[in-house]
Amino acid sequence: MRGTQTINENNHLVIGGVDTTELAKKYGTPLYVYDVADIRKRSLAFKEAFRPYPVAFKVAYASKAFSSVAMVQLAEELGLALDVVSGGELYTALVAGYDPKNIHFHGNNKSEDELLLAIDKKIGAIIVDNFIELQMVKTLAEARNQTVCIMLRMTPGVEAHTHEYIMTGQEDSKFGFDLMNGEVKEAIKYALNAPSLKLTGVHSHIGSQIFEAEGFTHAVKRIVEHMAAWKDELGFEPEILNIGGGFGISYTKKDQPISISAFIGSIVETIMAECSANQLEVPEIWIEPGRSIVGEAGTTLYSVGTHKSIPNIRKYISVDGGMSDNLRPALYQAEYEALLANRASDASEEQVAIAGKCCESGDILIQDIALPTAQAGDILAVFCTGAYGYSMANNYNRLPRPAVVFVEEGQEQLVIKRETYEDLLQYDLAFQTTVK
Ligand SMILES: Cc1ncc(COP(=O)(O)O)c(C=O)c1O
Ligand SMILES: N[C@@H](CCCC[NH3+])C(=O)O
Repeated sequence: MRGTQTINENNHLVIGGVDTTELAKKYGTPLYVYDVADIRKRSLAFKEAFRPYPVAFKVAYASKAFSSVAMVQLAEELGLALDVVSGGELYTALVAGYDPKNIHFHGNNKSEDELLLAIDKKIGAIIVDNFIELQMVKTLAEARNQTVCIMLRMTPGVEAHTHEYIMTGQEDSKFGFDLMNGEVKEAIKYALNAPSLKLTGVHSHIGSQIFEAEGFTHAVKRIVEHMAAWKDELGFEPEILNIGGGFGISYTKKDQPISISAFIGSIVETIMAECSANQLEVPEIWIEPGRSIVGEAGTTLYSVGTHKSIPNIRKYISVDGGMSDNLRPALYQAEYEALLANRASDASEEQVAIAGKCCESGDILIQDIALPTAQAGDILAVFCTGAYGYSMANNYNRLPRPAVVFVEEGQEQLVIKRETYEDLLQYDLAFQTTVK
């Protein structure tokens, strides 16, 4: 059991003090349920992990993991800064009333419109990814007679040990200025010569779902070495060193990430030691966790429908969602754990595969899981779907996106409504034939 999950006297899974079978009845399935207390606990854990050290720090929630008005408002209540990666995420944050000063904007191909929105709203920092963007931000800032705070995204040439699709720190990456070949130094020179740009720091994000601190500390060592050279050669010392997100979580028992405090402890101690060895001031340290804030807090409830047994091969149990609400198994062969929420402590009786309802053989949510014999109408709870679940949900096969409910201390609140068939058609226009 994760977070506040328990099993009640009716043998039902309870999250945040709320019976999940009642949630399924009231809001329908599939349904994403977020355990708000777990989000609070993890956000606090990141901040507490910095406290033993004499360093300034900022914990930003990477809203790509799960962006919604309510989630952004919760992040603000928790004192988290906010990382956005598109005009849409920025707009969500602004509509949520989030303080623009604490927003920073990522992305390898920001459009002029997106940059203008960020500049007009005077957000905290634009994390500039490449020379074309650097020039664009300079031109836009000059045209508005504004000074814009920027940071530079670097690829430090470090390979994080994770799925290749979610590695970002290696040399062969679409993101950022290359640290090792001198591109970062060129970008710093450019920014220092542009009065409309205030270069506050540098940024590196080596990848996602990482279990060990080693990749981070390796990157930090390389970056601080370069910081010493920038100080000597350019007189530039970053005020901020942002080392990104990527802290892994436990989707299944096989995933054993080190603790939040162990991650932060290793990173901060390495930054302090390397800065001291290079006679540098320790910069303000920023991190950007997404998955590790919301991932384990999310559970998806599905209704069981049909099943198919293939003797000596496999039994498929089909549910009423799939790759439309959780793309991760199809995209990264991601693995999940689950139980029947209406028979939560019943013993397992068979090995089955959990299939989604999309018209794809690859739409398998779980390849192999032991469950009690599931019947149509049972509620399947798939755990750890809080990050990159709703945010990567789609309308494949014209399936409406599910609703999202927050639960805490016995209370529930609907924070995203379920899409309707009418919603699916809201942008459709009728065909006008040209045949007379
Ligand atoms: C720049 C940046 N920061 C933060 C994150 C958040 O990563 P995670 O959800 O793994 O913590 C990502 C996504 O990988 C990212 O690209
Ligand atoms: N969406 C991915 C991770 C990418 C993170 C964003 N850079 C996942 O579900 O694991």
